[in-house]
Amino acid sequence: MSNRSETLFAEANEHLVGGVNSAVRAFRAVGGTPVFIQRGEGAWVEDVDGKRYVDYVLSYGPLAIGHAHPAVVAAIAETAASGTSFGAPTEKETALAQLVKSLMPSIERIRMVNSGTEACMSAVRLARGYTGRDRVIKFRGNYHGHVDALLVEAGSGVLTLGIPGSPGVPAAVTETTLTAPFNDLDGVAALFAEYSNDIAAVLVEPVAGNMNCVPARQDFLEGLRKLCDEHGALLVFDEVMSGFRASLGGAQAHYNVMPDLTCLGKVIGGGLPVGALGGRAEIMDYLAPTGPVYQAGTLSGNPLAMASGIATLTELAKPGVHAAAAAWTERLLAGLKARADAAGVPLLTHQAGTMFGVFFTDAPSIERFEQVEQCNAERFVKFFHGMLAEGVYLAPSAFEAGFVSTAHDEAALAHTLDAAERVFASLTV
Ligand SMILES: Cc1ncc(COP(=O)(O)O)c(C=O)c1O
Ligand SMILES: NCC(=O)CCC(=O)O
Repeated sequence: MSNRSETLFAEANEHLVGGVNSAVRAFRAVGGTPVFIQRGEGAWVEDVDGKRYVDYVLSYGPLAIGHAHPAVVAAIAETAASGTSFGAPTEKETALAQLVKSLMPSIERIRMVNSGTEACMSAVRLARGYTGRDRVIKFRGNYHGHVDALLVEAGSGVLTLGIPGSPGVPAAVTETTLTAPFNDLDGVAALFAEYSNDIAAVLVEPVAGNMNCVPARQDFLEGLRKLCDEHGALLVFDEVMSGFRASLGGAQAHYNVMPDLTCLGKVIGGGLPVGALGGRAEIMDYLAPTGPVYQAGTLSGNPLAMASGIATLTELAKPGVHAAAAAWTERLLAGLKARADAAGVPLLTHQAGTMFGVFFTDAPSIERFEQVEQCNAERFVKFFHGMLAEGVYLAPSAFEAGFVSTAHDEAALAHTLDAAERVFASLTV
């Protein structure tokens, strides 16, 4: 453990709530002190004591082409030299929108925002405004940012920290939020049967990445599409995490199931604060100024963020680039599995392109949130700290997905698998 991190964390705690600016960064579920990072390059980060780690957090997903990619750094620097924000349209907003549309088949029109949370918040408002209905369905263990109405049985830090809902969210605000089990179509059908004419939208993470990593079943997403069509509700894919990761065209391209609206974030900004809401023109045009549903933002479409997103997606969309990172992810998981087997540690792995999950379980498959909760939490904590000591940086929670970038190479793979071999062998719980 880094001594400087401990000193800096003690100081941070006097000024920042819990020493962090996002609840998931605290090591509450695993114990110990968060590592303070001073720089990143490619697949690696370096802490304030100069210790290096292969990074599988990648800022919780955005860095699809690795830390400080030269194209991203140059694009940001070049753009900043001409001013950082104007509150007026710039060409880069259209350029990023065109790039996203070329990759994501269901998107005809886009609104840029500043975070995934904003994208999901606006998606709910738009769906309600467009349909004239109030209720939304979300899934247990899915996380859509810290949107009041969606902080119900949520994943990510809400799950890690054991917060059942959140104080400060009035019951009236969540009264119209219905929840169903993930990957269980019958549960959704039952809600439609009960509330048929009042369901505005079904929001789903098509690859759930906030309860570890659990891809939706193909028939589940197809069934949601059908139910939404039958009942006049909008299908909203929250691809904040799966976008440009589950496949280059996101989960929608991978499953070939088209949502009405898509929430984006993370990779679309390449490490700068961006989110976006996109979808069918007829629905999107219901947003102000063309439509009556209000939405705005001082820094939305910010030039630096657009430049970073354009550089990232341009690199990622080059032929074979995403596929190579996905193939690397497959080798990582096969390598981890082989080493766990050799050490007699029951391990299950999931992959969706460049997203992955590892589960300490002897269950043959995991599709539901309840099954994720039953995994060996104690073993995860030992694994996490063992890997951290070995120079492999994973998210400090068994409920977070892992991420790979195009910069993860042979050296990073060898370092990770050698570390895992030693850590698996040392697991006594
Ligand atoms: C699927 C999903 N939706 C929404 C969000 C919220 O995004 P942000 O943290 O950028 O507000 C996240 C991550 O935080 C996410 O993983
Ligand atoms: N699964 C967690 C996230 O995706 C976001 C991280 C954060 O809220 O800081």
